[in-house]
Amino acid sequence: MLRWLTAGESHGEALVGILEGIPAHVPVTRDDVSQALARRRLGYGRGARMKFEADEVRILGGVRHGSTLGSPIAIEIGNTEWPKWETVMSADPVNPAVLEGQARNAPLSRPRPGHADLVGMQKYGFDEARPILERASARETATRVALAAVAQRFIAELGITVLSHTVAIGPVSGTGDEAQPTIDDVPALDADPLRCFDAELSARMVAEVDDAKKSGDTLGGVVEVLVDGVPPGLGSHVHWDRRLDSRLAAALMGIQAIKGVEVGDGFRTAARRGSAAHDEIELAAGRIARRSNRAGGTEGGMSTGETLRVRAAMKPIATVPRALDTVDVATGETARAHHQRSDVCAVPAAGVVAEAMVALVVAEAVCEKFGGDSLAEVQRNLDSYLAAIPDTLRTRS
Ligand SMILES: Cc1cc2nc3c(=O)[nH]c(=O)nc-3n(C[C@H](O)[C@H](O)[C@H](O)COP(=O)(O)O)c2cc1C
Ligand SMILES: C=C(O[C@@H]1CC(C(=O)O)=C[C@@H](OP(=O)(O)O)[C@H]1O)C(=O)O
Repeated sequence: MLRWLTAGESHGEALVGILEGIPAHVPVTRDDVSQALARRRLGYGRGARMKFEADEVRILGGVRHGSTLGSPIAIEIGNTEWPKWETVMSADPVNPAVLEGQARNAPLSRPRPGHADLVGMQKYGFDEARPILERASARETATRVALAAVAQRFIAELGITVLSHTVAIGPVSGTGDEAQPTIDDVPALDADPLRCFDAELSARMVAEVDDAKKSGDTLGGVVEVLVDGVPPGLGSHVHWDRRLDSRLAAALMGIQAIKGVEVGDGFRTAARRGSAAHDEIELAAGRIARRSNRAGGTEGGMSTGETLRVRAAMKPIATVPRALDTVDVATGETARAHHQRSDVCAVPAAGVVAEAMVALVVAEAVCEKFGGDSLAEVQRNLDSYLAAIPDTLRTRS
């Protein structure tokens, strides 16, 4: 079983995460985690904070000499800005007179439409949004990416790799008729500012971000996550909460601002006839093979062994510079929503977070099916399961 938990506020001293259930002997270093976090900070359209935020990583438990111990893994990510926020975000009581003069402590009484501000105040009994936005902020996703860096190292040892790419920014997207990309086509963020396959499309997306920024607006978009090397049979058809597709959907919907999820061709499949929607099974060089992968690597809630392919749709950033109408809950008067520095578009970063969530779900499903206390034991269980599939049922992949 794999379990994990995060804690920490956006402008607090640090974020912390614990991941329990990773077997012993998985090679992992602080650099692996730092590199994963660096990828999350990149992407065209991100705000000022990502330019200086350093994500100072400390692995506090579960790893020794670059290898997991099988014990819970604890990771801390220090916030570079903490000295500026120390008084306002202090865990210890602070003299109200000291807080009075702090600009950062000014009450945020003009909730932003589309963020957690208003309903969070109602639910948790606060009269301003700071105590809500501190945890609602997607800063928290740094912790998920850090924990998932370990999960990714674990499944990579078993030959499973995870990558994402940008499919749409606002209204700018491909036609949908493009050839299905493979994981080898995914460009690095330093090769393409939006991690988009198509250079011409990417340039149009960049122009769209520039245009939104110029007019004081924000954007969302769509990312796709591809997972190669998944063995057939992760997840199960026997119960709704064991289905791999339902678990992937829940994990992706658990990312801030994600409002839609597609497995394989998803919504596009709904528009097709059955004869053009499914992946026909054929014999290729004496092996069973699927002719296509419209299903995105799951059938009956189980991985098929084909590339796992899921998409997530992100709504535009809620902190719109040309601020939206709201009500000032301190005065009861109509107002403009509070605005602070913010991303214009965080779609490529959401792609890295989506990779993280997918990696955690796949790692969890691997632990369930092939569970062992050491990497070697998991590998043995996987190998013997694959070897036991009779030739007549064996697929190409
Ligand atoms: C990587 C990432 C970065 C984000 N950056 C911002 C941001 O700078 N400003 C903002 O208002 N929302 C940002 N969001 C979205 C908010 O966190 C999100 O809209 C908010 O938590 C409310 O949750 P909901 O959109 O799921 O309702 C970001 C989301 C992600 C995934
Ligand atoms: C800090 C991160 O993203 C933040 C997510 C976010 C939000 O409302 O979700 C708002 C912004 O926070 P701030 O006002 O402190 O700049 C983003 O920068 C991060 O991704 O590490």
